Amino acid sequence: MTEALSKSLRHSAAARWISLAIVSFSMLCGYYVADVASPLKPLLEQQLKWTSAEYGFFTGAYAWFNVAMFMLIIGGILLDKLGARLTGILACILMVAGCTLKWWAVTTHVLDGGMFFGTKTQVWVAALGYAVFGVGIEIVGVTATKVIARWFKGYEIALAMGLQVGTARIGTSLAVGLGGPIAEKFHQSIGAPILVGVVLLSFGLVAYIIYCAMDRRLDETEGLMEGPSEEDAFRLSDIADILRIRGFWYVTILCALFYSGVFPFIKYAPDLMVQKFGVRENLAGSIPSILPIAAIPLTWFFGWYYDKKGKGATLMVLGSLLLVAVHFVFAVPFLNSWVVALVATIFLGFAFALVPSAMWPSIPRFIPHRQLGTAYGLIFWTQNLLALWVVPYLIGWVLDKYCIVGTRVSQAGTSPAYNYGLPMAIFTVLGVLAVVFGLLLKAEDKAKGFGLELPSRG
Ligand SMILES: N[C@@H](Cc1c[nH]cn1)C(=O)NCC(=O)O
Repeated sequence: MTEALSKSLRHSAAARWISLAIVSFSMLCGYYVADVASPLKPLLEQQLKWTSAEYGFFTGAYAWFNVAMFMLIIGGILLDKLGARLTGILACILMVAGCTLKWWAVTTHVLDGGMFFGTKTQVWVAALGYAVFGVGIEIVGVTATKVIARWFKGYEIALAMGLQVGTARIGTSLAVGLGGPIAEKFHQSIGAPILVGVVLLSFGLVAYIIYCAMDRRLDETEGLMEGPSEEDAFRLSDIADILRIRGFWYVTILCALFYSGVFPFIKYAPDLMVQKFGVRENLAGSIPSILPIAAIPLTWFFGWYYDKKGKGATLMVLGSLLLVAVHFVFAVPFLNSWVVALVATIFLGFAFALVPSAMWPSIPRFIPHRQLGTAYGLIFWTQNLLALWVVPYLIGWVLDKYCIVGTRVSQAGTSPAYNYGLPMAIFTVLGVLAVVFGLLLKAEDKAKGFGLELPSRG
């Protein structure tokens, strides 16, 4: 090994930050597609006659394969076994393929009039595309998190994870804020914003392939040319080891509950703005798009704060408390001015920064690196089950069953008028439960000494 090779590439600050930037860009493209349908809900109802339950069904499809076929857990194990290069590229390809299928489903007329098990065939095919995309983006998410944990071990790990999540949120904000205007620009075309997603994901794939060259170089400089060592190899008993850690359960349940109050909310927020706050349909996404925008610098800031000062468990409890307060405000019927919506959304941005910036860098504090892919896979699996499948579907079903209060007539056609009080009350209860599990995690950290309240070393 030459002198140059004996020094790990991760000790080069430039290499660390460049690898972070590339991986974060791939995530940004994925996050755009994950949420691009939310500002299109009224158009889907008006042009394609989707019901809210069908929209909820489609949205929940994101998690079908991840949860029911355990793709996330399998993906996490594959990551620990095959490494970040192969796993990441395969996952990026799945994202492109899934988004292309979704685009085809909402633009073709071949599926018109078809029904399957009481749901439009078009909804099924779009959902299938979204489900394939969901496998891809979740595995890319697990891969990116483990990649960052490796590059930044002993360095600014929480800041780096905060930067990655924050940058990815630019994608969410572009989707929610620009999805409607892009559709409008192309004569209310539902397909146009989704096609933009296909193009973005293709760039994301190219970016990840470029990252792979850096990852290979990192392996070389760490003497890992022949793959992971015996000691690093994943064993199935690792799953049992991880599940034996009570703190792991607390963080996993907190994650599922907290994100259940955020991700499904983003899917319905543009519609909430129209229905409760009287925002014009073509501007429906403008206030919700502030949520990820507010979260971006705040996630970076709280990541930096966690590295410097610690207090990770406290940050998670505070974020969950804010979630409760905001959803409570959204649930109160007479608080229906758009100014209230704007202020509450900014506070939700704080919550959406506090919890993720502390949660993701906390996992390597009590899980060894060789088990990280599996651990993140298990956490994301639980999060997908509740936050990306059950709760979005539940909210759509509740809206159709209990919340229709009339008919809305707009330029683009008619659609039901909804009272969002009950869905917002459900989100509030999820937030309360998140606070409980945040407090349990804080107590467990104190008892077991995970070090969640301490600053990063290095
Ligand atoms: N499940 C992942 C990725 C994701 C984003 N939107 C839908 N799925 C996740 O939660 N990543 C962490 C985050 O805070 O975004």
